[in-house]
Amino acid sequence: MYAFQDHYPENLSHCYGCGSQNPHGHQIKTEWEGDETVTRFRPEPFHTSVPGFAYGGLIASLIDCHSTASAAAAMYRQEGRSMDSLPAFRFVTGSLHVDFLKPTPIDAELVIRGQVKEIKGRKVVIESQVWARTVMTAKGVVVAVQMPENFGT
Ligand SMILES: CCCCCCCC/C=C\CCCCCCCC(=O)SCCNC(=O)CCNC(=O)[C@H](O)C(C)(C)COP(=O)(O)OP(=O)(O)OC[C@H]1O[C@@H](n2cnc3c(N)ncnc32)[C@H](O)[C@@H]1OP(=O)(O)O
Repeated sequence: MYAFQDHYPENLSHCYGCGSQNPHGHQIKTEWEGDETVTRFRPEPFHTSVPGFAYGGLIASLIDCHSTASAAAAMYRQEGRSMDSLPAFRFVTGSLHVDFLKPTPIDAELVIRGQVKEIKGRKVVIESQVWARTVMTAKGVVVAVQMPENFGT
């Protein structure tokens, strides 16, 4: 699988949620399945909240990085360009909203599915759902904004 995150340049691959160069992070991988974006993640025992269940911050960070990657992919797709082409689209999180619907089991693969709800100017809105087996345990909305040139200054 060649994921959206595999197109991030090495100097921007240290993110805790999605950076392939961060050995302590989740290193999530996201791809298209039709018009949806999909990430699969297997929680580890150290992601526990209540014994048997996953920590909410883990769920939120999965939705976060799934969505910023989805935003970039959506922008490229709208322009009919490959994710390797320039200029690059890089997105950061403007807002992250998560609803925790059910406890998320720690011993199941989690599947995060995202839909592109809006693309307007530098902003992309992504809605996502987290599934554990047949249960939707959380859903989220992210407003992703194209990283400004002067980010961090
Ligand atoms: C520190 C990490 C850096 C990573 C750099 C990575 C580069 C990407 C490369 C590879 C990916 C790897 C990394 C993925 C990252 C994973 C996810 C994270 O954890 S990111 C970290 C957390 N987020 C921030 O630290 C953002 C801090 N905030 C800001 O820098 C600004 O506030 C920013 C860029 C979000 C917006 O500021 P404006 O001045 O550029 O843009 P304006 O003009 O205000 O807004 C543009 C549109 O976005 C909406 N918008 C902005 N903020 C919003 C918000 N909070 N809620 C709703 N809408 C918002 C606005 O309403 C506007 O929409 P209308 O055009 O009016 O429709």
